[in-house]
Amino acid sequence: MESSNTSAVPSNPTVGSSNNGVISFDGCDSSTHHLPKIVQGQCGFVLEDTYHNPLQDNPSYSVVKRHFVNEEDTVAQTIVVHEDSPRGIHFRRAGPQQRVYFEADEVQACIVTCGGLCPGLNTVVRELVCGLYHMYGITRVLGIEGGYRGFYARNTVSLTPKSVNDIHKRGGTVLGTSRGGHDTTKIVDSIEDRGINQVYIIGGDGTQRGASVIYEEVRRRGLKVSVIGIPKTIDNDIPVIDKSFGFDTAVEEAQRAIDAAHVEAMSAEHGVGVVKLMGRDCGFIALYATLASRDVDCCLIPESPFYLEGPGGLFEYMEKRLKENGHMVIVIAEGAGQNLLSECMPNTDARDASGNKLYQDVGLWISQKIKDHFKQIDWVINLKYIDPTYMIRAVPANASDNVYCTLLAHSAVHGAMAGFTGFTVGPVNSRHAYIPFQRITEKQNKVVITDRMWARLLSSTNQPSFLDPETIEGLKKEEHKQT
Ligand SMILES: Nc1ncnc2c1ncn2[C@@H]1O[C@H](COP(=O)(O)OP(=O)(O)O)[C@@H](O)[C@H]1O
Ligand SMILES: O=P(O)(O)OC[C@H]1O[C@](O)(COP(=O)(O)O)[C@@H](O)[C@@H]1O
Ligand SMILES: [Mg+2]
Repeated sequence: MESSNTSAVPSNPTVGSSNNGVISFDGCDSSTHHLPKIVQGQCGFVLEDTYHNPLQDNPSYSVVKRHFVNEEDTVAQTIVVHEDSPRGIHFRRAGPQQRVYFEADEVQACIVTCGGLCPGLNTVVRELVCGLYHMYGITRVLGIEGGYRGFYARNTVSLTPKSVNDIHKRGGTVLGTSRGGHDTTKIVDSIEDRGINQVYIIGGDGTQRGASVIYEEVRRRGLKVSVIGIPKTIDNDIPVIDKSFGFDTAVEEAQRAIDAAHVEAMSAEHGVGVVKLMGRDCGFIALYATLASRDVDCCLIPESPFYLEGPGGLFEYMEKRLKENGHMVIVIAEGAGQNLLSECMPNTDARDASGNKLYQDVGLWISQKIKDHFKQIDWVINLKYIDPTYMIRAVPANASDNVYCTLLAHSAVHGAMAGFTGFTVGPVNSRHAYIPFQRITEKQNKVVITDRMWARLLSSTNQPSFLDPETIEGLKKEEHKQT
């Protein structure tokens, strides 16, 4: 790739723009691909890929059939399309690029972890350090401690392949994490003062919004710094990517709690097991853990409203189920039924340091409601409430998440080395891609209850949908409009 511009700065790799001269996005056609390859992103940034990629001389990679991804390869966001529909949004394919922007000895990288814990954080840190070192010979990597505020309020730690060797076996993050404390000016001052030119930011939706603001400030100051987001979300609320690391581990751990609830419920007369799982605004963990377990009789998630009393309500279903089976298990996501809770509890509008709304404990609330109801109708029930949420978050990643973390970290390193910036890396339809921040931050991923997956769940638990036909029609129309 050539550049006509000598004052090179990293480019945004994947923005939906017709002026990048290489690939088309957002349905633009690709008729300009034969133009001179001056890579001009939407933001007017120019990539100058100055050096040859050392990966081609790396003995470990000598067997690889194709050393580099084709610069014109894209990953489609929507893969099932009607023949007449537009081409849709495409992202730049992640992977090693033929030419790189940085030479090894000029790189000063840093890594920060922000937001809530998630299994796999340490693996991503490890693989970033080892990937930078082993693939590109980069030895200067700093760990920023304690989340975003660590950029200006804490000392840094030096990370080497040796120091991170075993960390993937531990839960949590060796760097520490925090909520709040995002002071953009101080963060970018710190990046500038320390001579950092690659910033790897691991975190959830809030973190990616923070990363996007840092990227804007870096651009405004004209710094030659790559800002890369690595998506972390235990509850899978980040859009576009297939799923986040840690999600599989969380589902696996959630099943252990469901197993315990099932054993308790089965062993008692009219035993009821209630398990609360994470999922502030989306119920993916609850959905997948329920589907995987098959011991769950009812799964309640934020996306699907429910009610307790009257025909078609939860209590009616519970009575029927307890009569039939003698026991039952209910899984509830933390954000489910918050409308019902706010009816009977004062709405405090409490928020955490990052501005996320703090919800009341729906597990405790629903357990009490169930007990009250059965007392009223003179049924003896034995209810056990299990809240495994922090236990699920604190475990190390399982095998498949560990491998996934490695791919994510390596894709991030390849993108940064190529001089790309302002993107989050992640799998889109099973292919790793570079996704501009704004695509990740513009909306939240939710369980679509008009999709077949939710129907599968309803059919496996046999629970009521709690929806009347009119609401279902309305939801379908809404969904149709959005696609
Ligand atoms: N809109 C935003 N702009 C800048 N920083 C943000 C924004 N939202 C969140 N952050 C910062 O991102 C970090 C993590 O956010 P948080 O919501 O707690 O976790 P997560 O990234 O896991 O969703 C916090 O330090 C927070 O201050
Ligand atoms: O008590 P904390 O650490 O604020 O975390 C609680 C929250 O963290 C989460 O596990 C995940 O949130 P994030 O991934 O957005 O950080 C939520 O499900 C939960 O409400
Ligand atoms: Mg979040």
